[in-house]
Order: sequence, then structure tokens, then C-alpha cells
Amino acid sequence: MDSSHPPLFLGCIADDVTGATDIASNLVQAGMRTVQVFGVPNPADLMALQADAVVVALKSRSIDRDAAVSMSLQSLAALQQAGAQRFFFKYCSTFDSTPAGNIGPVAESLMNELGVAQTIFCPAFPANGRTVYQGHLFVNGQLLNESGMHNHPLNPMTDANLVRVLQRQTTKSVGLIDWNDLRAAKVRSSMQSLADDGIAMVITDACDDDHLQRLAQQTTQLEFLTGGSGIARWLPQAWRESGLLTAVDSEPSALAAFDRVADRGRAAVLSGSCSPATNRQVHYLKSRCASLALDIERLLASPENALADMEHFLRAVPDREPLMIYSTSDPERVAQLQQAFGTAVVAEAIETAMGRLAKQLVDDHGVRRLVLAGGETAGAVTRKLGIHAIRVGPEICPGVPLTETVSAEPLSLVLKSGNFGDDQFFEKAIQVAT
Ligand SMILES: Nc1ncnc2c1ncn2[C@@H]1O[C@H](COP(=O)(O)OP(=O)(O)O)[C@@H](O)[C@H]1O
Ligand SMILES: O=C(O)[C@@H](O)C(=O)COP(=O)(O)O
Repeated sequence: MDSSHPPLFLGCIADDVTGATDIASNLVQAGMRTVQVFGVPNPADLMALQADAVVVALKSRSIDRDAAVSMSLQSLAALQQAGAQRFFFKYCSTFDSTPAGNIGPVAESLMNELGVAQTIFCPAFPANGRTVYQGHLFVNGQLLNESGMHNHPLNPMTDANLVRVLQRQTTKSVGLIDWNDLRAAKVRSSMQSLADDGIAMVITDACDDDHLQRLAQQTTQLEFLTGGSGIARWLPQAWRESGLLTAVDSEPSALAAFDRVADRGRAAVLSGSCSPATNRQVHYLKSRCASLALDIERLLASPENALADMEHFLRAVPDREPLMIYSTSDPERVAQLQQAFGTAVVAEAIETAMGRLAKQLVDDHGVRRLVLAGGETAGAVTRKLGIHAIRVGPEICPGVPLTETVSAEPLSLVLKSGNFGDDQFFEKAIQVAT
């Protein structure tokens, strides 16, 4: 390791792959040299990275609670051994979880392990339309439970009151810091009052970036924070101002390690998100490039035959032309498939197929840029491709950067959170300058 590089400062644990890239991108935008690694890391590998921040991308959002807790604790141990001084648990800005978890149980176990009595829960990400007011989460001005998230295939969100949602997932007591506390710079004193009342987990309001900046400035004392990536855009500056983080030369330095060596080949979009935004993005792109909807019934009946059909399609697309394959569907179609075959069975079949398709695209069809839509989908694909780490480049839209794999033959990856990006996002991601 280069002894002139400051030691690792921040260790993040993200509960899905696109969410990890989202926070990594916001940290890079805020001037931190950030590397994203996939799966529970090895401390020695982390120490060799020369980064200010490491984001560990897990696939722990929709799995069994005990497994999610276990892999999060193992990741924490690795980050601690690598010398991290601050820790962040990143979950979705739409608080994606089931009544059993996994946000509450994972946060609780990380707090217990770190010996931390209290922390904040700040999913707000105003740049992407996620705001929290009086503890209620809004998505582009709609209450969470009316925003389309109530139709999520794996973790439908049916309650916008986050104090209530989180309280159902944890044995610790949950409270609220509202926007008045932020405006009056009363976060620390309000947290102390809440602590005196035995409140360990504090949902925080934030309606705009000014609120997030204030919140970051007033929580620098916390060793462990949790939230979406909105606050991560402001924490590095707050840490620097309070003397905790060594100042970096300038913002671009955080992008300096991004080589752009990967962007020399064909682009393909694999889309498994069924969010409203991704449905619109698929609709926009499908008449503009070669595209194919996964035949999900055929896939469930015979994966091998379905993949053989896909291979025919791939061979028919002229060399080097971009293409898109998607399972993205509207809520009625998702419900119909889930009722007929079972939620987990459908999700597993699609994720496995997406992983295999990605491997075919890269190994046999000259694809060097993969655009993946959906956190679970991206998790399955990156696992199948054996990707260990990525460097983060410039943003294509808030929370979705261009990235490239840290490997002998780098691959360009765009890992898009299901609900991020405008209708033309895929087209931009395919075309973005190299
Ligand atoms: N047509 C479909 N019907 C049912 N489930 C689907 C369909 N298409 C994709 N899925 C599954 O829904 C889940 C979507 O999750 P994810 O990829 O994380 O997207 P998002 O980012 O929108 O949450 C995945 O497990 C995926 O396999
Ligand atoms: O915070 C967010 O909204 C995203 O970073 C995120 O976690 C998205 O997850 P997916 O919607 O599953 O892609």
C-alpha cells in the first residue's frame, strides 16, 4: 500500500448492488476516493485499495433475516480490520423491506456490535424525489404507499409512516427528529432528549438538500449512521469541516482512478426491475434498438429452451449493435405470474436467466458495456460474472454513475436502481461518452 495515502475512513455496508453504487457515486461526487466491492470482503483486499471509502455491496435486502445479519456483521468486521473509523448502513431511499426486516434487524445488530446506543435513519434523497416529512416518506410528492412501491414484486411498501415501519422490525425503540429540529440546529439536543427517553433509532425528516446538509453537520459525532445515499453527498464535507477527514485536493481527484479503458465494445441492457421508472425506460428504448422480452412462462417450464431462444435472438442482431433483454412488466402481469408460480420461484428463475444471459453476452457476443436495471437483478448478474470490485466514474443521473470493473479486462457497468433515471436513461447509458 502507498504509505502517502490516508487510511480508510468510511466503511459502508449496502443491502443491494445498485444501492451500493448509488452511495459510492454520491461519496465520489463529494470528493471521497471510493471503491465498491461485492460480497463479504477480505480485510487484506480492503487494505490494498487506497481508498477513503469502501462500499460493500451485499444482496441482503430480500433474503432471510439471519443470513442478512450474518453477512452484514462479517462485512463490518472486515471494514474494522481494514481500519475504517466511521460506518454507514445503506438501504433503499424507499425503505424497501418486509415487516420482518431486514433494515431493523441489520441496523440493530450493527449497533450492538459497535456498542453504539443511538443512530439516525435518513432515507431522504431529494435529488431523486425522496423526501421525509413528519416521519412520512414521499416519492416525487406521493406518499410511499401510493407511489408505485406498493406494487414492488418482492417488498411491497404499504405504509409511509417510517417510525411505524421501522418499529415493526426492531426490538429497540424508534423516534423522530423532524424538520423543525433541523432548521433550529437542534439535532444534537433532540437526540439527547430522545436518548434520555430510551429511543435508540431516530427517523429523520429531510425535505431538501439544505436539510441534509444541516443533518450531516449535526451528526458528525456519530460513529455509525444509516440511510439512503442523499446524506452521503453531504457527510464528507461535514467530516472535513470538523477535522475528522483529511481534506482532498479537489473533487476531480476522486474520479482520477477511473480509467475509462473499458468502453470499447457493444452495449447491452438487462432489465429486471418492474418499477414505474424502469417500465417507462424499457418502453422508450424497445422501439429504438433490438430488444426482446423474456418469455417467463417458457423460462419457468424449461430454462434451457428459453435460453436457446435467446441465443437465436442474439445471433440475429447485427454485430456491435446495442440490444436490450427485459423481464420488466406492469403490476398486473407481475401479480399474475406470482399467483401462478410463486413470488420466489419467478424471481429466482429470472435472476438466474439474467446472470446466464450476461455471461453469454460478454463471452460470446462482444458486449463490453452492461446496463443493469434493478438491485436484485444487478446482484445476480454481477455474482454470475464474478465481479469483485468496481471503480466509480461520472454520474449519468443522480445516483447512477458509469463504472468499470477492477479486473484484467475491465468491463463497463451501469448499475441502475430500479426507480432512478428519466425515460431516456437507457439511451444515455448506452451512448455516454467514453
Ligand atoms: N415480470 C416479472 N414478474 C415477477 N417478478 C419479476 C418480473 N421481472 C422481474 N421480477 C423480479 O422482481 C425483482 C425486481 O427486483 P430488482 O431487480 O431489485 O428491481 P428494483 O430495483 O425495481 O427493486 C427481481 O427479483 C426480479 O427477478
Ligand atoms: O436508495 C435507493 O433508492 C437506491 O440506491 C436503491 O437502494 C435502489 O435499489 P433498487 O430499487 O433495488 O435498485
